Amino acid sequence: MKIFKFVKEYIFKYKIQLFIFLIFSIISWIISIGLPYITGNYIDSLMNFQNRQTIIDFTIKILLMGIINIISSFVVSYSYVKVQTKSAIELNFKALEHISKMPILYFKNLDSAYLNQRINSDSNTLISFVLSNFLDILIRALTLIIVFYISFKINRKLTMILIPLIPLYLAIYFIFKKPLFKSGYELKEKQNKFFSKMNEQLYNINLIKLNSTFEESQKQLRTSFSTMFESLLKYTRISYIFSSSDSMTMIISQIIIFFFGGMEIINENLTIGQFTIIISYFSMIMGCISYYLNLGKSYQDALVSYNRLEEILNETKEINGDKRINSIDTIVLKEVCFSYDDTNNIIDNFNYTFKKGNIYGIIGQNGTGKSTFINLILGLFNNYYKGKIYYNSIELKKLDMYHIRKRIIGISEQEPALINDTIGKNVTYGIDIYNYDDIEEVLKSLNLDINKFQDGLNTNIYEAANNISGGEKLKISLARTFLKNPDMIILDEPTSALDVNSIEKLEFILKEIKKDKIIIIVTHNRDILDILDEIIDLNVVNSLNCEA
Ligand SMILES: Nc1ncnc2c1ncn2[C@@H]1O[C@H](COP(=O)(O)OP(=O)(O)OP(=O)(O)O)[C@@H](O)[C@H]1O
Repeated sequence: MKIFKFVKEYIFKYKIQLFIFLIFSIISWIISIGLPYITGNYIDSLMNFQNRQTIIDFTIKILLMGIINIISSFVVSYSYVKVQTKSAIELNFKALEHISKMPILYFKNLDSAYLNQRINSDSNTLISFVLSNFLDILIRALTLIIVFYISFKINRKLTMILIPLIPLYLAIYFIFKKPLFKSGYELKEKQNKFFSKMNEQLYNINLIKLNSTFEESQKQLRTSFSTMFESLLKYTRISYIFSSSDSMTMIISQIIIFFFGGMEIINENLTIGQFTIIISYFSMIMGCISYYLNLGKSYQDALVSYNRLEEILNETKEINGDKRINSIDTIVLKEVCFSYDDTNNIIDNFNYTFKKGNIYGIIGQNGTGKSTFINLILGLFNNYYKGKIYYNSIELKKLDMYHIRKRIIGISEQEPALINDTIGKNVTYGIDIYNYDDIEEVLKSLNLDINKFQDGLNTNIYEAANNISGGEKLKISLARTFLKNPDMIILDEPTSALDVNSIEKLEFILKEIKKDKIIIIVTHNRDILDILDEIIDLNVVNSLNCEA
């Protein structure tokens, strides 16, 4: 029931398709129940009075039922695919959206390919399970009641003999419940990890080529495959034993029906037509029992997927308030402490005030916490820091930083991330209002002539931006920041990949625009120190706090 509750909001979004799916499934079901009954009666009437009209009537009925069945089966499959695909993708997107709003440190410990695989397969398993079963459970129960009733009416003795097979099914299910769940969970995890390893091979292709680590990476892949394969075999073994219990139940029932049914015909308690009805109905009954038996197995599969999705959706989101501001005049830090592991403070009791109109430099040796500091004031570590951070006297945790980062903060990262799209789309990424002519201008001011690219702004940047240089990549990211014209600009190592000429141009731009902005630059480059109004040396800050 909890699975159904969880999934219903996604499935019920497509009410009309769902309705069509239900109606036509019911039509197919009615035909499947009616057909053996009509056929059995036809056999008996042929045996009793050989009438030509009976043959014509029966043929027409069968033809009509066949046509209706073909049409409804098509509609059922078509509407099923529609609802299934759309609902699964909705669930998939919801999980991804939730993840994107979880604290950034959650991602640092996770492998994105693994996570994607996991969410995708779990969403599909769950939606398919509910869609294929929520009507089927009812229909099969109804089938059991109706066909049992008719069989009972036809031959009470034969029907009663078959009833004890039901508790047998229940016993089998309860025995296999736990092992199936456990091995199913294990297999899914291992599969996702294996696919993520495969993905890593292509993602790190440069690294592998440059270091010629083909053998090592193949070895890693094979090890990951072996663990996945072991889990697969274990799951198959348990599944097989479980399914063969199903076949055993089928064989037992057939033995019973042929033996006792034959006896009843000999004793003239059953006609041939009735016998065919009971055989068909009984195979339906067994189909239902086998369905419920397998439902136990697919329920355990779905439960695994449900638990794994819940695990993600129950993870705490990052703290993000609802207050919005339209400009940033000051950022004040009071006794701010931050640590990745609760023991060693990377930022320790830090006090500082940033004001509009200044360029600030953050310097310090590798690992002193420069990038950490930037993430902290951007609100990415809201769940973890101690002390107070204020934007214009409003506490950071109360601010809608999603809105503020989108509208009035521009960031250029140390290793800029670009999207697989054109240069133009990369420069304007995330910016709602801009002037198209300005794109070229901004790039030019950073010493990047767009005409050197064959298709200008429409030139595609391929995965991992391999068709442009590191410096050009950085300039695209800087251009994006300047085009946005934000209130606060943060540049993490903006000069690391720039030539001397380009650094001068960058310095020029920064001096020109600093009047109504807070600009913070993380740098190791001594040359750029000239344009800084204030310097925060994290080596000194940390050592002062340590001494205190
Ligand atoms: N997600 C993380 N989990 C644990 N420790 C981390 C994490 N990210 C960074 N650190 C540690 O925090 C310290 C500061 O890292 P940070 O990246 O802020 O340094 P940095 O001054 O920007 O370095 P660099 O000059 O090399 O870019 C480092 O010792 C680093 O190992």
